[in-house]
Amino acid sequence: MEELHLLVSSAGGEVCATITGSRKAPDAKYFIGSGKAEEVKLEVEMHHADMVVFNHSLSAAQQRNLEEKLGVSVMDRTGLILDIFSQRAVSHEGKLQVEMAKLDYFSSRLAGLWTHLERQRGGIGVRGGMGESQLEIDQRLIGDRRRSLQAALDKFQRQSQTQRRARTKGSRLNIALVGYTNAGKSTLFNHLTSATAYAADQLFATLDTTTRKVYVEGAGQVVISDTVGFIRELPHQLVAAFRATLEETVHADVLLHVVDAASDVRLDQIDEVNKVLKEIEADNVHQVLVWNKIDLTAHEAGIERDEHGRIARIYVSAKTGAGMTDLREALVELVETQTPQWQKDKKKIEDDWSDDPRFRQVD
Ligand SMILES: Nc1nc2c(ncn2[C@@H]2O[C@H](COP(=O)(O)OP(=O)(O)OP(=O)(O)O)[C@@H](O)[C@H]2O)c(=O)[nH]1
Ligand SMILES: [Mg+2]
Repeated sequence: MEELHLLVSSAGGEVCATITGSRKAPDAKYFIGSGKAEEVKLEVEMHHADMVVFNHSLSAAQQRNLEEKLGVSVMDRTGLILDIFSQRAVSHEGKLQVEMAKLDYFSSRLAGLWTHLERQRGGIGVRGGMGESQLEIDQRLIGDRRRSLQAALDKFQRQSQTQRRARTKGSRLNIALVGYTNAGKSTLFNHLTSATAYAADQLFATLDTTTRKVYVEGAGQVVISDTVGFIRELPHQLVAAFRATLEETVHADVLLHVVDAASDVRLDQIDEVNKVLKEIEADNVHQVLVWNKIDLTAHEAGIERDEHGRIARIYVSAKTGAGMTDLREALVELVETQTPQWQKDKKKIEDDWSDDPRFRQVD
């Protein structure tokens, strides 16, 4: 039985009603049953709403049928997430990735849209004699744009691969902060690196990966990356488009999986993050859970270990700074236990050489 959530929103963008329900299986025509559709229609009319947002993915046909039935525009969860991503994209690469994802999303809806229009017009003479139908023209234009976007993205990917290769060839442990959106990754990143990555109480505040070298007392330098947050049912178009950005995660030596300890659904969020990690083939990277926002819970700061004595969880508050000493201690231990042997060997050689006054290492 699936929970349904719909928001009916007005012109000001405020939510005037939230409708929930549950169904065994989605209805082919409206996603919701026709009785439920009537109920939504009443709410829309009562509140003079302009839009209905579904917290689910809708097929192109369902979206269209609903718009016809309700007389207002209908947005689904994927469309909404794509919209937020478009607003947040800052870097050139981020913008290209979002455009690519949107193109894939809308082109899948285009075919249905045109057959629908043709059906409305009776479909007579639309294709005959015109050479190329509007649908074919649109599909060709989308294909062209897709190819040029892909070429630009491939170029970015080659560049970041080169940069990453330079980094991973180094003797430093690569740590990536991953986690559900709004868990506090950027706040934690700023704490650890004294950087000023954008942190805000909004979904997908971060879209671009930021990487910094950090000196940790007792461990030396490590490389830390702040990454895009994950969300339940992350549209597959976005996972595909953001593959390059997400690769930072795949190539890390250690993942600090940041969890919003104050969230009621934290365990589900952990599962969702692990699902995406599996999808991008990063589920084999050593992972440590960082329970953040303990200032809002009854948790004490500190390190929790598993039955083998390995670090399982670290309780912190990136806001108050509680547990940050524990986190730094954990980093020292992770550097000792997780640094691949070849990196250790390389570092030893570098250190031996740097002792020699003739070979002062410049960084
Ligand atoms: N109370 C409390 N709030 C926190 C803590 N850490 C972060 N926050 C708040 O949580 C919100 C989200 O923080 P971000 O650091 O932007 O979260 P993020 O994981 O980077 O989010 P995305 O980039 O969207 O994936 C902000 O309003 C932070 O101020 C904490 O330890 N305690
Ligand atoms: Mg962030």
